[in-house]
Amino acid sequence: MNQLFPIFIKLNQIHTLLVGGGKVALEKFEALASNDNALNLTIVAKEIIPEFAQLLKEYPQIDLYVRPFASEDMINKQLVIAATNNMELNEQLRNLTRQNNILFNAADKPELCDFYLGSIVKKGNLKIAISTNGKSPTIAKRLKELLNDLLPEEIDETLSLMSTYRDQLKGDFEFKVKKLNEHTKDILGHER
Ligand SMILES: C[C@@]1(CC(=O)O)c2cc3[nH]c(cc4nc(cc5[nH]c(cc(n2)[C@H]1CCC(=O)O)[C@@](C)(CC(=O)O)[C@@H]5CCC(=O)O)C(CC(=O)O)=C4CCC(=O)O)c(CCC(=O)O)c3CC(=O)O
Ligand SMILES: NC(=O)C1=CN([C@@H]2O[C@H](COP(=O)(O)OP(=O)(O)OC[C@H]3O[C@@H](n4cnc5c(N)ncnc54)[C@H](O)[C@@H]3O)[C@@H](O)[C@H]2O)C=CC1
Repeated sequence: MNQLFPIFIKLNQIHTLLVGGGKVALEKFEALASNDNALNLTIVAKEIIPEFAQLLKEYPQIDLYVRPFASEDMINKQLVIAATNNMELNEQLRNLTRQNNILFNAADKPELCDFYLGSIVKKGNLKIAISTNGKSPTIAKRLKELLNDLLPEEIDETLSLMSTYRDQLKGDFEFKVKKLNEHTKDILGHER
């Protein structure tokens, strides 16, 4: 059984710290920024690969510090993602985040993580996050590709139309739920 609880985070409201500037850090950065390019992020890395530094020029709001991590970097952060090649540093980050009540992810180190990144299907306003409970990120990636192909582009139009319909509905909560369920019965092809 998978006991992980998925939540959808507003990356422009919280402040995230990414430690590391290599290939894996770049992958994690792309995973974050592809959801919200206005994200609130600080990056600290002893060294950064040129393609990562180049990409960051497109994000003037992101702070990049090319130097070793210092414990002060944790101040005012709510989420920390580590993508370093240094296990001692990973352990230090794990301990500091715990002391400061900050959620922690270390790329490819499940035993240190409070949360995992998921594979993400995106169609306009629709977003589906996939977890395999850490069993196979590759299968998560393949499922994402499959769902991306299966879901019609028009699904976003349907969401917008439903949103307008929902705003127009007058009545109490129960009435609205009934109406919305009736209206979508055929779209989804089955009854609730
Ligand atoms: C637990 C977790 C923790 C975390 O990192 O958050 C974790 C852990 C590990 N990943 C490893 C390897 C790979 N990870 C990927 C890819 C992704 N990994 C992601 C998430 C997660 N990876 C979390 C669980 C998610 C879940 O529940 O499924 C995705 C979904 C999201 C993202 O990272 O943005 C992203 C797909 C993005 C997309 O949709 O494209 C690929 C494939 C590739 O890159 O093509 C490989 C190589 C092939 C393979 O091993 O499958 C290893 C072994 C390292 C080693 O062998 O040394 C570990 C460690 C371990 O398993 O012990
Ligand atoms: N590259 C890959 O495909 C895979 C990598 N991994 C693991 O992911 C981790 C990162 O991988 P890569 O990005 O390839 O490594 P990398 O060696 O390219 O990058 C590590 C980054 O950590 C930074 N760093 C090290 N000590 C630091 C400190 N004290 N303060 C701030 N920054 C510091 C370095 O400057 C560098 O930017 C490693 O643990 C690796 O074993 C796991 C699976 C696959």
